[in-house]
Amino acid sequence: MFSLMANCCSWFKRWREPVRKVTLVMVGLDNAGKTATAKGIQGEHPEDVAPTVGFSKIDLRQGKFEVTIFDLGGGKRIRGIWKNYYAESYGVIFVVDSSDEERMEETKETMSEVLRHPRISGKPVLVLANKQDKEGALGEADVIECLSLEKLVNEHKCLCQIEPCSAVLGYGKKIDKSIKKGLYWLLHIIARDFEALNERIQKDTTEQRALEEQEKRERAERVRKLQEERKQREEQAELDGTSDMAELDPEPMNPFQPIASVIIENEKKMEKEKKKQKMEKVSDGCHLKHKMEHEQIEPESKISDNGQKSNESGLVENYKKQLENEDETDQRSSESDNGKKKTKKLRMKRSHRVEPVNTDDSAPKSPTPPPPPPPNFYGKPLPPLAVRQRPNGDVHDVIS
Ligand SMILES: Nc1nc2c(ncn2[C@@H]2O[C@H](COP(=O)(O)OP(=O)(O)OP(=O)(O)O)[C@@H](O)[C@H]2O)c(=O)[nH]1
Ligand SMILES: [Mg+2]
Repeated sequence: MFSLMANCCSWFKRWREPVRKVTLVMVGLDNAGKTATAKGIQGEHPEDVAPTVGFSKIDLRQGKFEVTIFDLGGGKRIRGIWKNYYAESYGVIFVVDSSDEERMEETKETMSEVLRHPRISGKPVLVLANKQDKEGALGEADVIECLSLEKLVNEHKCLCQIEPCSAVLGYGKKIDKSIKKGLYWLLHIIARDFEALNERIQKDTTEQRALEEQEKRERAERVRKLQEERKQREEQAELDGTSDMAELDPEPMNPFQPIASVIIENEKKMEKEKKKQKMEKVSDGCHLKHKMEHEQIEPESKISDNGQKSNESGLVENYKKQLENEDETDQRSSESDNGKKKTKKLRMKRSHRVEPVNTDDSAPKSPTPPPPPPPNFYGKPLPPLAVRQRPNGDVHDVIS
């Protein structure tokens, strides 16, 4: 009867207790299983978790506690942000990968750094020796030994509990009982020392906020100063710029003189090159002349070989080439004599080719090539000549 009364009293006392907001920080090396554990506590499946960049936050209701857990990224580069969450934390959850013996020293150093921080020392610490489901995972005693846990917590006056667990075994109501037990223990300790802890946290957070504000102001001041300095430099540069111009005024052409001399030099060079090119042209012309003479012989022999076989298109092509050669020779006005010789020779070539229509000798003089003779005339006598001679003969007759 007495115990029933006592139970009722304690229940009534708890019921009357105000809702307490508690913040916890969850730390540990990367890949230890922090996010998996947090997810399991929250009632989510702990598999398929990605490394945390920064932090993730979970909120849960546990009895009279409204708990916020900051799951912080454990990567080496992210660990620097941990301290920003210490002031508002009532306790610490430190997750250890018990299967990773190689990183136990790193884990020990990291834990030591956390516990000796002035905003953590003296606060309760729950150590979760995670991944117990893995083969070869260190047991509770081994983890305590590897981390020198007793020494560490005694040094920093932290109440501590270690729970060997596995975050992937279950979640929500089926979460590993060790995790649940550990969380209850932590909240119980916090509840027991709540007033003292709360006072410290209020003080630490106020201080931290003041410090943050001061840092913010200092940053703003630094930025303002930098902007002012830059503005002054710009103004000074403007002033310097005008004074420089004033100094340059007496000899304004100075900076351009070298360019002008370069231009003059360039012009001289160009003139020299032009002269050189002219000389080369003369020598080229001589070469060309010789070349043409050689070329002249070659087509002749070709034509003589293929004379009977050449078709209409072949004749037109050759004629075009000849005209091109003529154009080239015309362009070289300095070699008028040579040009004459060439045209003469070219005409000879044409006369060879168009032998059947020899009467049309004036045609090559025209700028456009004459229509090629119809293929029917090849190898045939030229009866139209006889017909043309008749009128002439008639005229002679009349005169005579
Ligand atoms: N076998 C086994 N694997 C686990 C356990 N807990 C977590 N893991 C796996 O370990 C890997 C890392 O888990 P996380 O929860 O992301 O680790 P973390 O500590 O949050 O890592 P960071 O976010 O990088 O700091 C994941 O592949 C998890 O599935 C466990 O108890 N047992
Ligand atoms: Mg994580």
